[in-house]
Amino acid sequence: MKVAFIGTGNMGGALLRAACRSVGAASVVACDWSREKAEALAREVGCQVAPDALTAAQMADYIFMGVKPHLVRGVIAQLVPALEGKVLVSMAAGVATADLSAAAQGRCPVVRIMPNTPCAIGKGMVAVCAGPGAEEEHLAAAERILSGAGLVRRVEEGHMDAFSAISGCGPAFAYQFIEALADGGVLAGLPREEAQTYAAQMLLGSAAMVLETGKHPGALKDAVCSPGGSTIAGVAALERGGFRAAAINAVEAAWEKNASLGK
Ligand SMILES: NC(=O)C1=CN([C@@H]2O[C@H](COP(=O)(O)OP(=O)(O)OC[C@H]3O[C@@H](n4cnc5c(N)ncnc54)[C@H](OP(=O)(O)O)[C@@H]3O)[C@@H](O)[C@H]2O)C=CC1
Ligand SMILES: O=C(O)[C@@H]1CCC=N1
Repeated sequence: MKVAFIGTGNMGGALLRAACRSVGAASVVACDWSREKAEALAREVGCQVAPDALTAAQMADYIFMGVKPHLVRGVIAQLVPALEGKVLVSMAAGVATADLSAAAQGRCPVVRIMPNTPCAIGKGMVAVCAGPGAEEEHLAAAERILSGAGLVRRVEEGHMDAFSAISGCGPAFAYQFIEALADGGVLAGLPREEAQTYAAQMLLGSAAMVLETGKHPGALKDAVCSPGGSTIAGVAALERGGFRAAAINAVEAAWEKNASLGK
């Protein structure tokens, strides 16, 4: 099975790295508008490079679209002569499978996914949803290609924009939190790099506790807060700063924006 990535920027490049781990670099083709970008990636991972999108599509069985949402339909339209017998996989935020399929003139099954940048190191989260023509075998093959990316879940299309807000956009929110915690550490006299490591490892461990214990985050939070102690002082400060409202608002804003990106 050959897999092509058309658009190997931040997200397409991250998923291409993951696919090289899952199916082997010899089965992977990179294609980008800026050829140097695809060639640099190919030198790093050992995959092939296609000179243009149509050639990439002709070379592959599974065609992953990594271009921006406002471009994806136009690029798919250029691939129509090569789509018979292939499967199209789009990572474009907010673009519905019906629109992707229409751009492909119904020539092939369509799968929509939503990855995140931690997929580059195998610690990502990916949603997969079936579009027109996609059968179980196509979804299973897409999941096999994505298995080197991290946790893969099937999500119904009506939930894709909300999923994207938490998981696709969320890494940026998490990095903001890590950066802010490190700023606090620097304020308290820690070297920047040390403070950043402490913050990132703390977040990694806390996330693993949620996933591995299955406990409610509120209960895990309570277990850190000693009565009259330092943690509850910090928790109260976060509440005074509107921390939880800010997080909810961030997801809501990203959800609404995702829905509009595909229009
Ligand atoms: N970034 C993220 O965290 C996530 C992004 N996504 C989705 O991934 C997609 C890509 O986003 P992102 O990686 O951030 O964007 P980038 O701009 O980093 O990457 C897009 C790449 O596609 C290239 N490109 C544009 N047109 C073509 C074409 N016709 N043929 C080949 N290559 C082309 C661009 O080249 P050039 O720069 O020269 O124009 C660029 O290198 C979007 O649809 C986005 O919604 C989904 C989840 C998370
Ligand atoms: O910011 C964006 O539009 C994309 C969608 C999900 C993550 N990044």
